[in-house]
Amino acid sequence: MTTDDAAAGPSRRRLLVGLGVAAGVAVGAGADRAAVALGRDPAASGTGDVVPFEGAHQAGVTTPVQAHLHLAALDVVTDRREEVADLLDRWTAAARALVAGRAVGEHGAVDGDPLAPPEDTGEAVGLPPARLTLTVGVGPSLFDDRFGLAARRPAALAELPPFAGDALDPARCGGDLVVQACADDPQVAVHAVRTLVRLAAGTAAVRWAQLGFGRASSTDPSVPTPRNLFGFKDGTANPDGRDAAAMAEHVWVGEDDDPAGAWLAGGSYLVARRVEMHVETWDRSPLAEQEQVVGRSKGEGAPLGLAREHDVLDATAVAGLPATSHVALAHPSRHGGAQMLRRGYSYVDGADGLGHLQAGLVFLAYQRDPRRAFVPVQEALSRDDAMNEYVRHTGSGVWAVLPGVGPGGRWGSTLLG
Ligand SMILES: C=CC1=C(C)c2cc3[nH]c(cc4nc(cc5[nH]c(cc1n2)c(C)c5CCC(=O)O)C(CCC(=O)O)=C4C)c(C)c3C=C
Ligand SMILES: [Fe+2]
Repeated sequence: MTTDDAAAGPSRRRLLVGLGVAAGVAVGAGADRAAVALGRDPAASGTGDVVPFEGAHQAGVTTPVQAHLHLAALDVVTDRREEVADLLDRWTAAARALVAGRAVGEHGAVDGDPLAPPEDTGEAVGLPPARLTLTVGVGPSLFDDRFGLAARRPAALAELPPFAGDALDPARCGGDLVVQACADDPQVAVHAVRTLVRLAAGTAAVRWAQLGFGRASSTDPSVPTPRNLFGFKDGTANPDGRDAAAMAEHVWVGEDDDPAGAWLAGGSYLVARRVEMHVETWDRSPLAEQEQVVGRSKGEGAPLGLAREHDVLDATAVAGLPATSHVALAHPSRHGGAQMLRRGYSYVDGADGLGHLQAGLVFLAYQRDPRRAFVPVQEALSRDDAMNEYVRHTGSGVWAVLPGVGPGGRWGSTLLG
């Protein structure tokens, strides 16, 4: 937390209550009482499922991956910078309540004025905190000429270049702001995003959103690696989210990374890609071919030619893999040692009307600099990956993930004052 945070916190919070009430959605200390009245006593469900909100870094990056995702990208609809700052104040206050399993508002879902809309939408009443994390970022588009922020855009926060084979739908790309909600209960994640979207009314509106399930990646090698919708273990070679030195090297933005982006120290960059997986075609390919495409065995998840999942895939072992296999092309030895922390989820969005499931991966990766991690890896994959026969990138975004907040701190204070 900066000294500015501490100084500005209390007055911002006073402002918050006023703004929240004006918007019909009050947030603040009263939320505790509402929660107790509604039977959502976080203590009753144990503290083990509350992920601390405060810290040098935002939660939801190295946090062990929860079971469900609701990702929402929003566009700012005001041209007043102070309204964006106020929105981030409201979101911070609401997030403190939500991750603790409390309702938002003085009176929550059912104890308010019967003639006014309830302050809390109510669908999380009675549900535990479910390890909810809310992680917020700002996109390159926020640094255009609307808010006087152009000089503060770090060079690494640039729109992603086009990649071979991209089939991007503009309606699933970009966004001035992003909210990643992850929780072990899907309804808790959905309630959290819905609440932040309500609080944004008049300031920001949802541009696109995506649900995900099934932890298609792990940030903790001590737990069994989950499988993606191709049936392969995914996340094996992720850096260990518990390894502070590795995170400092590959995930967190450093104080000296970019003078224009000094406000981002302790933050990160999130790249999201919505990747269709053509599971019907995949399911018709022989096991050996699937393994050649990935470069790992399907059962154990070991690199081809090695025996165990966590056997070290160094540059020598990479040389023994099919040159067009996914892991050979993505391996850090081919990209100057650059790594990213993948934290993706599977999705199934119904059917395409032609007899196919609309299934895929919400690829999410956190990194210190996308120009050294995601971009070169995706350039190599988009050109040569044997997996391209089975996947199609339809959505995309990149955001600077704000630094964490301390007691009384608020999201975005280092950027927006
Ligand atoms: C540009 C980055 C990447 C995209 C996009 C991507 C999509 C994607 N990946 C899988 C499945 C697997 N990926 C695996 C490893 C892996 N993938 C990337 C990067 C991207 N993947 C990296 C950096 C790595 C690690 C490479 C290494 O160091 O060995 C694996 C193997 C298991 C593992 O290590 O996680 C699988 C399986 C799919 C299905 C997909 C798009 C739909
Ligand atoms: Fe991958």
